[in-house]
Amino acid sequence: MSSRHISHLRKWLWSSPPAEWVLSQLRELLIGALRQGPVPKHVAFVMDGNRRFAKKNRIETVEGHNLGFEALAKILEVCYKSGVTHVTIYAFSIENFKRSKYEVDALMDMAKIKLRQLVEHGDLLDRYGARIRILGQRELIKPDVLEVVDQAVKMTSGNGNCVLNVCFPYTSREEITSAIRDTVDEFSRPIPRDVADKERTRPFKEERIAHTIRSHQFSQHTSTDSDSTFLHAPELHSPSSSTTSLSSYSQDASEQDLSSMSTSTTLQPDGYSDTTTSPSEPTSTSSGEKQLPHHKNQTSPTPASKASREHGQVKNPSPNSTYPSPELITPDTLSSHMYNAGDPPVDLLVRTSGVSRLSDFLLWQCHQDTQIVFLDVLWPDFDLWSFLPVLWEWQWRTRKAEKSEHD
Ligand SMILES: CC(C)=CCC/C(C)=C/CC/C(C)=C/COP(=O)(O)OP(=O)(O)O
Repeated sequence: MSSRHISHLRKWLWSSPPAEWVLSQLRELLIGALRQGPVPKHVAFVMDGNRRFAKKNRIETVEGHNLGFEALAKILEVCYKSGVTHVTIYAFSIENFKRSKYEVDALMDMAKIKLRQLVEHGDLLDRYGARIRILGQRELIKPDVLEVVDQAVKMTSGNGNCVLNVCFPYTSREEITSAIRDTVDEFSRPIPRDVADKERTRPFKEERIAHTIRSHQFSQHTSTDSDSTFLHAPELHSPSSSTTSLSSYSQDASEQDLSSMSTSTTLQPDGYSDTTTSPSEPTSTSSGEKQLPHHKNQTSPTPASKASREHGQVKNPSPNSTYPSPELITPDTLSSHMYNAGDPPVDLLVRTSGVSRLSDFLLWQCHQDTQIVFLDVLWPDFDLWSFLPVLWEWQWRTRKAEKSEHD
């Protein structure tokens, strides 16, 4: 008997009703056992290898993507059943627009059909109380697809426990750029006089305390770590030195320090600091490349940032306006402007198909504890049996880390 016959026979045996029953019991048992241990709250997937799967199995590329969606539905079930609350999937990268029009159109049509499927007969999302969120650049989505996307988001918005983040069309660099843009916008908005006065007279301010601690820790670190090379880099300043320089820009250094705000003496009416290059002049990057300062025609502004711009222009502030100090910008500030603001940190990121790259996916969200796993399986073949070892390893590593923290 040839190996092809053996493989067919094995497939037939596994899909027979008794084998299916045994398998489903085993599946429940294993998932139940998994739930007993620590479970990642947030799992992300780069669903790679649909086209290679199609080629390998001599089927249409689109059919490869369809089978990829089937695999996704099964994996979502495993995730939510095991106790994962947030799943983020890379459904369409901005880079994917470079594919043939035929494939891009097919992927967009598939998104439409599958999103409808997920929410309409989608007891999957209802069963686990999962809501869909779309992370990415809406303005790149065609109106007919956008309509379905918005409908899917709306129809599931009442679900509470779990989240399915569909990155579509997405790249991390765009996300980070838009978060920085929104942060700059937020910090370029004058604080109303009465709020500023109230802030100034408040005896204890969390941001100020946090900032003082940060400055203190950093200056301690730099003074003890005298061998560290960055100490000798003249262009780098510790937060304490940058506080000094910021204070020196303001009208009243002690007031700056006390209020954690900067005054408009440093800001031109167009919102630019007078210590920086004029906004009309292009700035130079370290590579010497000229860059125009950001103004208009940029994508994904938040409602707040939209409100503060009129026809792409920054509103003129009044001459004595007060601004929040840029010193108050922390990693949390940027996180609060990311597309997935408020989500728990990504605990586990899985990429299939044997490719070991992040491909501009969740670069900000991957932190020191994110476990990144590259698997040698094509996405349509990815199932519980390939995912379980990953989850077990995650549990093992997490327990080990928790134990060493306690010791
Ligand atoms: C709800 C919703 C919209 C679901 C999306 C479903 C889904 C599976 C999308 C994946 C699309 C994609 C570009 C996969 C990467 O494989 P590839 O085409 O890059 O394959 P290759 O690596 O073999 O070339």
